Amino acid sequence: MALFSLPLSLHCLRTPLAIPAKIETSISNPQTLVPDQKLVISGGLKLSGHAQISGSKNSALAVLAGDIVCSDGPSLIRGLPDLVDTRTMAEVLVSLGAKVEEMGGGDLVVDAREVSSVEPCEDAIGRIRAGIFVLGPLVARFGEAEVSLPGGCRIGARPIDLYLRGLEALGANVQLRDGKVCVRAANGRGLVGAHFHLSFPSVGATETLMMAATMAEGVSVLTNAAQEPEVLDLAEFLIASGACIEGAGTSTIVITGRKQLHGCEFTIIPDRIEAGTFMIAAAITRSCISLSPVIPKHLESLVDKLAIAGCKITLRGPRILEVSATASRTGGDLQSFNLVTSPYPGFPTDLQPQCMSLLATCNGKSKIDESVFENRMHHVKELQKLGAGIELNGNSASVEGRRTPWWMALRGCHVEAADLRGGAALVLAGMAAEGTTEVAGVAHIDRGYQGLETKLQSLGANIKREVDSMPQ
Ligand SMILES: CC(=O)N[C@H]1[C@@H](OP(=O)(O)OP(=O)(O)OC[C@H]2O[C@@H](n3ccc(=O)[nH]c3=O)[C@H](O)[C@@H]2O)O[C@H](CO)[C@@H](O)[C@@H]1O
Ligand SMILES: C=C(OP(=O)(O)O)C(=O)O
Repeated sequence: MALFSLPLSLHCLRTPLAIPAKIETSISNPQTLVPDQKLVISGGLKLSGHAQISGSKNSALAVLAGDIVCSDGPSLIRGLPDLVDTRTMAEVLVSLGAKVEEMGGGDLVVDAREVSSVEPCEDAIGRIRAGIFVLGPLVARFGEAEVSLPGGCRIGARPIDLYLRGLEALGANVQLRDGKVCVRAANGRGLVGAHFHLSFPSVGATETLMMAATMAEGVSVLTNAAQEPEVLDLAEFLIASGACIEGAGTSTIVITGRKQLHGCEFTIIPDRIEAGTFMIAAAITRSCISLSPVIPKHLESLVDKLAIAGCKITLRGPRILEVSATASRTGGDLQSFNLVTSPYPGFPTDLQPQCMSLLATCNGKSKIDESVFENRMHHVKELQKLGAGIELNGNSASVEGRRTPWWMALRGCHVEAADLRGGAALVLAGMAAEGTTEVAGVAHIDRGYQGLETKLQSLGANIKREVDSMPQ
């Protein structure tokens, strides 16, 4: 059992700045944190067997932040994925004064009773997007917070204006000082319930404001809220901790503030994006695999697309899916499909790059439109190096599938992951490429996939991790 501990060495210079309409957040490079590594894949092998899906990264990060409001007793969080990002979030909590103890098997005890600081470790916040999620629960519990700008994938400007406008609606003063967001309840006591309409259903802003409102005086209503399963999971954790929240998982969330929240026992939902990545792995290698645990409803938009391609997806138990791409329903090889990413229940942006790899091996032309993030196409030039027929026009990619056997659709070479899901897309492409593919920048992949290469090896893939002696 390891106890996370971190020294606190933070201070905030008190130089008030006006808040720009959209504060763009600084984005860190996780590669600076671990030695450079690459994944080396020999393509062309079919997969078989069963993939074990870990707990959801995005849900785990939000729930860990949500622990901050639990001032009355510890929580036992079960099913946490062991990821660089979840460990970083634990560092953030420890930097605030929380006790975090690993119990093994993905169970973590978080005791936030002694949280006393409102300034989390700047370095840790700068490594993950979810670092900024602590803003809401800190202001809820202490009436103030000073948080530096977060990291995360470089997939767009990723401003936090909705977080800040929402907190202002709940009665907070917001200032930017020395690169930190400084938020203070204006009445000197605590936040006050209010109505806030999100101009876009941002996941992080919805989660931050929902956490903030759990201890605000009176009733808060969030409209045009994000409906992602991770928002609902966070709400269920908060409800188990004593919060009063209705409507999470729909576009209107009503929160009635409570004076104090307590610890609880809670299990994180399975990671729908990891599950989706394995489903696409089965499709791109024209294989049949099963996976569990999954919540089938969370995967509906991907299931619809894979069915159009010709895959057969079968529920083998309440939480077990089988994906078969061996004999397509159309009788021939997999067919192309178009996709547009959009907020849940639309097609998830976090599966767009992996689908692009698949489409590069399917019959026919397809079009992929990325509508959630303005800069999430870094994988295109790497897929082009592998021989994929992709033409990029802004956030729209036209993919010309290769009319060859799937294992010859791409040619192995050295490629570089620029972000988490783009990295996963390159690994998938490598499994469908002739020869050897080296994917550098594995630190990006480690942020969000627990043991990706070990899980793929157990399905029969030829993939190994090596030190990258020639980092880019
Ligand atoms: C840790 C975590 O949960 N990450 C997920 C979360 O990111 P994250 O919470 O950052 O994503 P958002 O839903 O907030 O972002 C979606 C869009 O809204 C914009 N926006 C967001 C906030 C804001 O204040 N102003 C604004 O303009 C963003 O720039 C982006 O274009 O949801 C994304 C969309 O499903 C996923 O890809 C990420 O995996
Ligand atoms: C974009 C992602 O993560 P983050 O928001 O943590 O950068 C992701 O999980 O694909």
